[in-house]
Amino acid sequence: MSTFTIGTPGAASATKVLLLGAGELGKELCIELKRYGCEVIAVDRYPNAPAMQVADKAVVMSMLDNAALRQLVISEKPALIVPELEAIATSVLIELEDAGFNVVPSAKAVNLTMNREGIRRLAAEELKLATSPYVFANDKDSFVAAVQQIGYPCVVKPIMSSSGKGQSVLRSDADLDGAWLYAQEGGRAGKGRVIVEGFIDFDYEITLLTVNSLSGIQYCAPIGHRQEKGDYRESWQPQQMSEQALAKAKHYAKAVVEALGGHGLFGVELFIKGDAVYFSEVSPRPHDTGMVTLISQQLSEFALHARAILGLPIPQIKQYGPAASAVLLVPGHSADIQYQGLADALAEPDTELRIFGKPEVQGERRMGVALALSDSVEAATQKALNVISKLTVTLN
Ligand SMILES: Nc1ncnc2c1ncn2[C@@H]1O[C@H](COP(=O)(O)OP(=O)(O)OP(=O)(O)O)[C@@H](O)[C@H]1O
Ligand SMILES: NCC(=O)N[C@@H]1O[C@H](COP(=O)([O-])[O-])[C@@H](O)[C@H]1O
Ligand SMILES: [Mg+2]
Repeated sequence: MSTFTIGTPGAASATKVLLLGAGELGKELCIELKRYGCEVIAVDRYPNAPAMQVADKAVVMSMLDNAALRQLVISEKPALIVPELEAIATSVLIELEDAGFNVVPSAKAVNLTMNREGIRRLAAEELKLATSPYVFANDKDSFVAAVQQIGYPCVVKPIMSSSGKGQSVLRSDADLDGAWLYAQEGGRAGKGRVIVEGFIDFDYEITLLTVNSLSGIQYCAPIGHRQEKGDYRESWQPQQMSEQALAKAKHYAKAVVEALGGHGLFGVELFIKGDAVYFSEVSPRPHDTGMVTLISQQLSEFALHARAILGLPIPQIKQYGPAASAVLLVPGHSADIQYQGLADALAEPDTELRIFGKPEVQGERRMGVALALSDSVEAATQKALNVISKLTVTLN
């Protein structure tokens, strides 16, 4: 992609960005794009989504609706179409890219990664990267056969899901029925296909943020994270790694990013055991665990994505030392949520807080994130957790 001129928001010359998904990641990306003078149209399935609160314009619609998505793109004619989540009618994006629209980072990348099967076959079968052993299954019988083939413990996931939805670990035959039912409920497209993966008993897992821009391929310092029920709780940077494991991780990330194509920032998820590296999956966009870069780098993952997709150079990525993020998870039911204790929470130096402004909670939802810098990643993680612990959330 060549560098292009920035126009004036609202005028004929506007550099329009269509942001497909308007959650917390989109909100920070939108802010970065606005800083460069873009006009941002934020789209999501519900009104008043976080990025809509900072965008020029909001559109509420199902992004899984082929006709509606095509219609929106044709009427808005954005310079860039920027997916922020996976639940998108990606076949339409391929069609639109063929018609000359610019899909970030590429329609191929978005299409292959929205479905676990696409990216797994690319990584394991084409690129020959090490992954967990895996088998796909369409129905209960083939699921049971797949589990038998992989053996216990194993992990089942709907092929189309994210943030751990529908995912569970199976340890014995007693888990079969529950895991199958949960996977059928948690999949984005309703009932359907699952992946059964062998459980990797890793020492630690990382997200290697990898950015492909005018300046070539660059890596952020590795981000370690802790997951619970398939969703992240804390992340830290830099994760200590052996030189060998880091070199292999970069090699894997480069192979995947080059195969997917296009400019942008990618979150490459890897499991590490000793010096062995296993590819897990990749987001062709900023990653939730990468929110730590809001405090740990001079260019956050959002700023890096913005630069890459606008065709701007990235001469340097500066890392500020041990840093961490901890999520604010809110359980309950409410469409009017209040946050108290911020003054106390932010009393320590080198702490930050982002409240996403999501309009409601139904069950449990990530509503904010605390950020901290310290002398070690352990101390930074504790500091970020302390910020969270000082907050009181009231559901009116
Ligand atoms: N095969 C595996 N072996 C061991 N742990 C696993 C395996 N697959 C997943 N996990 C654990 O579950 C977490 C979530 O898995 P995965 O990233 O595939 O789910 P996801 O729904 O795509 O989540 P997200 O959208 O947040 O990235 C991983 O980060 C890891 O901690
Ligand atoms: N792991 C993917 C991820 O973190 N995605 C982020 O969460 C939002 C959805 O949140 P919600 O489920 O609370 O609406 C998405 O829009 C994106 O910002
Ligand atoms: Mg993941």
